[in-house]
Amino acid sequence: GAKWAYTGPDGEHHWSKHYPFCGGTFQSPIDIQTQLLRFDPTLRPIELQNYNLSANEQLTLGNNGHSIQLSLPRRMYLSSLPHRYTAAQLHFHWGSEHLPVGSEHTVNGRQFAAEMHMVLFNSDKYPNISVAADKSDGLAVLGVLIEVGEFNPAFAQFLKYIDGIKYKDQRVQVPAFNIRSLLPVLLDEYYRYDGSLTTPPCYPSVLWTVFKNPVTISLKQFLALATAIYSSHQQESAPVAMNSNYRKPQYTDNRVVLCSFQG
Ligand SMILES: NS(=O)(=O)c1cc(-c2ccccc2)cc(-c2ccccc2)c1
Ligand SMILES: [Zn+2]
Repeated sequence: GAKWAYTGPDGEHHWSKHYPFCGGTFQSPIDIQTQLLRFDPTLRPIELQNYNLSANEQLTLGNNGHSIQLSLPRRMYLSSLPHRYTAAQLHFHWGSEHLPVGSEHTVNGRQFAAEMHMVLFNSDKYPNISVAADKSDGLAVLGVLIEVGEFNPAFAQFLKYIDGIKYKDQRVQVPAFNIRSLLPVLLDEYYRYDGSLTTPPCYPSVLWTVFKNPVTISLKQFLALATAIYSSHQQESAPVAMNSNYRKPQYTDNRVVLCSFQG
């Protein structure tokens, strides 16, 4: 598709020229206003199956020019939603070295340092993620807010290979690990709403789950994301650092954000 960016002439205010859904409804991310949340007692704890991967399995860690992403095996899936959602990939959005705020979802206007998205597709109804991507019940994304604080040994499991994917379209194989360790401790406290991909083509096809509790990574780990990755190809003369790869909050309109917890 047409090229897009987070700033400049191809920035988010221009996405809808080539990607009409980006100018449509049910867009993500949003600002989660805790005073307007509606508690929904039917929202069960998130249950991931087969996430404890063994080290002799390998995952592909890649730079797609807009984010870094880790492939996930198809035997990993969510079992606590109305349909089975099978894992596809996880990727990140972050700020910059000089502005360490880069989450997509905000809470009461607060932007976090970064955000991780685990992308899954409805494998009960669709054969693969490409077919599912533009269907209203096609995708589920788990969002994890990230703060700078304690060193995160789970993030270290893939960040230690980040120098192999400095440039666009570079990929490395990394030993698999327990993907559960990337998620917050409590999987029963989350926000839930209907939204979209936060990047073009912005399909309004995502059942969003954003965990209430952030995880932490150290400043050094944050800087690895914010300073070591480029959105340009290695052979390009002017390297373009990849940072602030987040979309700003969109209109909530008359969507209600549900929450799985009270108080
Ligand atoms: N931010 S997101 O979770 O809404 C998201 C989902 C998917 C996605 C991927 C496959 C199928 C379906 C959806 C891809 C991206 C993406 C991020 C950076 C660059 C390009 C694409 C982002
Ligand atoms: Zn994302």
